[in-house]
Amino acid sequence: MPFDLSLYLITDAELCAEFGLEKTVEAAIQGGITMVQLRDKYASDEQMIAQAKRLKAMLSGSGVPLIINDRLNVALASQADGLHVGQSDTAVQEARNTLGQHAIIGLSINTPAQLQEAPVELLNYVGLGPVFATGSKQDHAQPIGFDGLAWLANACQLPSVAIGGLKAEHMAQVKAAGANGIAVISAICGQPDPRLAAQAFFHDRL
Ligand SMILES: Cc1ncc(COP(=O)(O)OP(=O)(O)O)c(N)n1
Ligand SMILES: Cc1nc(C(=O)O)sc1CCOP(=O)(O)O
Ligand SMILES: [Mg+2]
Repeated sequence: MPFDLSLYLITDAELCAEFGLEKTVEAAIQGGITMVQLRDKYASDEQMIAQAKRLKAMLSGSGVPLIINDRLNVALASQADGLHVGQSDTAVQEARNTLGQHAIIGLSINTPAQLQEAPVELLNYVGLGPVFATGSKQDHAQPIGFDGLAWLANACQLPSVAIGGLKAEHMAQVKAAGANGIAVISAICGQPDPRLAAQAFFHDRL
């Protein structure tokens, strides 16, 4: 499936609880998000597979791919479009072997050494960050700032998405640093109007 990293929504069930996770994603699609990642550190595999299947049905025909965070078995069982893994998660080789050549596979990168060691031939994109410290990921690595982002994005042969503490006002700086887009949780999840929150990232287009 073709993909566009411009505005990549990562879900957080707790933050979305008031508005509802599916309603948040639906509204964010109307607001222009281009990718969705289902991320849930607390759900059982069964719960996550059921949630992924509901999202996959909802996204059908939208052109927005569904990526699963961490769990290869969930990605496989739900027929999601891809998987995002971090440095300590399932190996990229195993993910590619299991999901096949058409799956969208992303890897988190925080340092030049991680980029150098990344199996680029097996990957579709990289997530670069955190740009800033964030409360959305308790065990996040050292923030890299826009200078670190620019270094990694320019050294990288793959499409890249910046992540970590980013808001709509950072879109221009992220693009100027050379990344293809922004990945966010709290700038959309838990916002009173997720559609408007997503639209705000594209105010330059208006
Ligand atoms: C697009 C994107 N980039 C980075 C991450 C972080 O992945 P990881 O380091 O595995 O951390 P967790 O999300 O699993 O806590 C991501 N999920 N998505
Ligand atoms: C899931 C995640 N990964 C990160 C990384 O640096 O790899 S930062 C992060 C949380 C992003 O949430 P928010 O947009 O609310 O800051
Ligand atoms: Mg992970």
